[in-house]
Amino acid sequence: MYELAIRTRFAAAHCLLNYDGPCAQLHGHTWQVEVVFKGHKLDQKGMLVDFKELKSGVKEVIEELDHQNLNMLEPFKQNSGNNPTAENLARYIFRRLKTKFTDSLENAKIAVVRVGESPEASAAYCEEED
Ligand SMILES: Nc1nc2c(c(=O)[nH]1)N=C([C@H](O)[C@H](O)COP(=O)(O)OP(=O)(O)OP(=O)(O)O)CN2
Ligand SMILES: [Zn+2]
Repeated sequence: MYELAIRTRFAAAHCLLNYDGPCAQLHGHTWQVEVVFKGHKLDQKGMLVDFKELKSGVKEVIEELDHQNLNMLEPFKQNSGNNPTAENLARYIFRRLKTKFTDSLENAKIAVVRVGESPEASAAYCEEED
């Protein structure tokens, strides 16, 4: 089994609803994102998938979050029931990327997305194997 990881970051503001503490106020993070892909079979170039292809797909999704107030975005609006926590962001990014890469990746699939608010605190999302 091979594993590839793409790491990136974005800047965005958020506040946590139903939260007792300073994070209930609007504040910002440089969110750190790691996307892990897994697969068994290398192509003729000796690659699972070209990093270039993975980076470009990840970039498209992350750009939509960059320099936004996450609470104003559809998936995290107040009536969505999804606070923009690291956990919910990890799940959102995972599902967007799973859809995006479904048809284009032959030998690999998305395995886990990890989102950190800082180097010390992060959350990861993955799904049961099919
Ligand atoms: N499980 C989670 N817990 C918390 C999340 C989260 O997404 N998932 N988010 C927050 C807040 O966003 C907050 O901004 C982060 O708080 P904290 O870890 O306390 O970070 P600080 O930099 O403010 O804290 P220090 O005390 O200086 O380390 C809270 N919890
Ligand atoms: Zn925060």
